[in-house]
Amino acid sequence: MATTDIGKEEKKRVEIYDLEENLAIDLAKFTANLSDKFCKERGAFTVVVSGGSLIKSLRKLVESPYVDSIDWARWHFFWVDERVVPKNHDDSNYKLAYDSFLSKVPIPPGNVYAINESLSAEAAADDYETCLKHLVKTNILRVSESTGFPKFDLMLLGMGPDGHVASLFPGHGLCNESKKWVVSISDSPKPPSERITFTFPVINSSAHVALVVCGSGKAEAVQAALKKTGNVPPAGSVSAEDELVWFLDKPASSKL
Ligand SMILES: O=C(O)[C@H](O)[C@@H](O)[C@H](O)[C@H](O)COP(=O)(O)O
Repeated sequence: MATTDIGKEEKKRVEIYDLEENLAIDLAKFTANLSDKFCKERGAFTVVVSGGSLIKSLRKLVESPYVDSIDWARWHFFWVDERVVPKNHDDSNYKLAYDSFLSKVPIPPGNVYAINESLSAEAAADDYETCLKHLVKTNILRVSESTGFPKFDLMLLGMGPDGHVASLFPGHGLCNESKKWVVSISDSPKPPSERITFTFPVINSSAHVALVVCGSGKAEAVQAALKKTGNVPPAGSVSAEDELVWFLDKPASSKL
């Protein structure tokens, strides 16, 4: 593994792995350490995941030693974006996370915050934002003192080959949303078109963010996001209040 300093901000670092297997092992250690810290400090750990290949990269967490040592009862589990499809649909990010992660760990079902997919995308986004506001009131979710947006303990994000994160796509007006916490999109260039997504102010108010990116097809977007070359894609706007870590495999880092 190589660590590269790619920014002026001390809290941002890039980890590059020869093998995706080693990336997955380190991602599990990173997540387990934060879980331990937040469960002890505040009795809860708020974790957000994206869809896509990120979920596969979390596979080591559901194996020994982590599966037995993590305090799963204190986890609160969210999605940074979700497709507005039934929960048993193959496009559902809930189904993806459930099949390979949630079904293997004892997170209380009441701590798993899936969207209400019986609503329209717009209503589902409002409903999810209301749910987050309730969790702020009950002190499960913190609020950033500097931005006033919710401050998740850990956000685990993937990135598309065009440099999108969550359902925030290059050139889309939603990338500039500055007030809402959760918004709907009905013209997602990546199918399915109807989705809900957290906004940048929410993503960037997180305590810790991991951006997990593998494969040569993403090397150019990684380069543009990190080196700020050409048209900087949405991934280049991701930040965190405490720590942002890019987890890259060799092919994804090949243009750095
Ligand atoms: O639901 C989604 O579509 C996502 O949350 C999306 O932001 C995803 O994380 C990236 O498109 C990367 O996906 P891959 O890792 O599968 O390329």
